[in-house]
Amino acid sequence: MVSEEIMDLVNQGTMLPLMEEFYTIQGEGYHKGTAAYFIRVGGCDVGCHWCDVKESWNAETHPPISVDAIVENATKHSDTIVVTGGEPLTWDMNPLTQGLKAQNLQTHIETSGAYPLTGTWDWICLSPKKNKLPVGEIYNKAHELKVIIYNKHDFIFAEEQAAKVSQDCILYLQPEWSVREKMIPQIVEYVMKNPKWKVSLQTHKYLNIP
Ligand SMILES: C[S@@+](CC[C@H](N)C(=O)[O-])C[C@H]1O[C@@H](n2cnc3c(N)ncnc32)[C@H](O)[C@@H]1O
Ligand SMILES: Nc1nc2[nH]cc(C(=O)O)c2c(=O)[nH]1
Ligand code: SF4
Ligand SMILES: [Mg+2]
Repeated sequence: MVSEEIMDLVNQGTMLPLMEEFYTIQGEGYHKGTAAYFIRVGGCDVGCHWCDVKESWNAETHPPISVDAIVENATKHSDTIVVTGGEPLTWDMNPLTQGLKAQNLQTHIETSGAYPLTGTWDWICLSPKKNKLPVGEIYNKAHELKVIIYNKHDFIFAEEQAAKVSQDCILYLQPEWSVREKMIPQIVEYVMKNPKWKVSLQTHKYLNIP
């Protein structure tokens, strides 16, 4: 049980339920191939049935840690910090990104956009989910849109979401991992017919790194 005092700090974003932190290579999207330090924050109620980090969902299983400690760790490893989860926008991301920016670090976020955008971000990867659509200004702010393709209908969903982002937003289709063999040929064909889209793969899984 976490005390009420600590819950208040979590609600202010000065403590966060940290699941894990690791230095790796960004596997997905525009920055794939770039070394980055990942901060995985617990807590998500979006409920994607194919989510590859379901252990992140229950915030209560991830003890709250002060953002000062998270920032101090991050500075030791990389200039590029990717904040992911869970759904990081479950929490107020302003204290964390203020701390990271004060250390001159590049702040990237991986988000479904299901909750209001908080924090100061150099790069926003928006990966919208049908069961809890993005809210508010994030469509205009996203640098990349990364739609997960699990079945044929997801191409229609991808186009609906692409209609909502800015002109310069880079568009990616990423196969859902468990059905990649079935969906990759369809994604390849779709991207060749609709070249505004690019393919994104979870390259870290092929490299056997976190
Ligand atoms: C685990 S999520 C955490 C961040 C945030 N909740 C979100 O969904 O964007 C990180 C990224 O992995 C993607 N992802 C999750 N499970 C996946 C799977 N089984 N196959 C492919 N991509 C997946 C998500 O769409 C998202 O882009
Ligand atoms: N290497 C690596 N790249 C990633 N890009 C997005 C990830 C995520 O889970 O948010 C992820 C991840 O878990 N590992
Ligand atoms: S929104 Fe992200 S963390 Fe949450 S269930 Fe979906 S893929 Fe997993
Ligand atoms: Mg991942």
